[in-house]
Amino acid sequence: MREFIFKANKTITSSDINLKDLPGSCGRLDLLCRCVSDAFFLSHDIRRDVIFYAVLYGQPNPPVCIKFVGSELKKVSPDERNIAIFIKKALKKFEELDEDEKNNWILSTPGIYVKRLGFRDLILEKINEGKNIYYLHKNGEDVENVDIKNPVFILGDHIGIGEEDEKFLDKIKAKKISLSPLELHANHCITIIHNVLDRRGF
Ligand SMILES: C[S@@+](CC[C@H](N)C(=O)[O-])C[C@H]1O[C@@H](n2cnc3c(N)ncnc32)[C@H](O)[C@@H]1O
Repeated sequence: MREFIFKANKTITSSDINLKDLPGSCGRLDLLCRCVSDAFFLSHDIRRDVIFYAVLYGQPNPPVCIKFVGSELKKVSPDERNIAIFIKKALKKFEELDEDEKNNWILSTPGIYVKRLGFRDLILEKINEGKNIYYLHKNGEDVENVDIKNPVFILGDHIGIGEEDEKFLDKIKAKKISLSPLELHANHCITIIHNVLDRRGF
């Protein structure tokens, strides 16, 4: 299983999504949609062994965590607009829940769940499940030299993950790994990680 946690610092947390303006009024929702696309979609197939979490910290109601489960996804297609429609549905579902219900994973559409869950709490849950945490960062150790087992990969958006969450990842001894000497887009990092693991027969 390959798991990803993406911190979306500014992405909107209401269903008031303007599908014609994903980057602006939706707080870089375009970037999140590209990450989902690159996490799951092959040419004419889908990666069933992937779970992708997006933790949204934009206004008006943060944090909201959306979970995408590859083995359950149906009717989602790789284009940004289509993925944004599914995210809009998940946020709409979330708005309709009472506060107690929000603390459980609630199914929105096949393979897409939503819950009130912050970035650090999600990572702690993953550690409790026995996962290893790998923080993707330009200044980490070259991925070619890193043994990867039972992974959860952490990624930031255009802003990164922020100083406090970097300190948290240091504290829990997340392994920092680099994919390139250059600063890459988060969705490109996902593609590279898939390629590294595919070539290792992971
Ligand atoms: C556009 S970058 C973020 C840039 C942001 N200004 C910062 O300082 O973190 C988006 C995310 O991609 C990942 N990333 C970017 N370049 C990388 C690299 N060379 N190796 C590994 N991960 C990288 C990091 O997780 C980063 O938070």
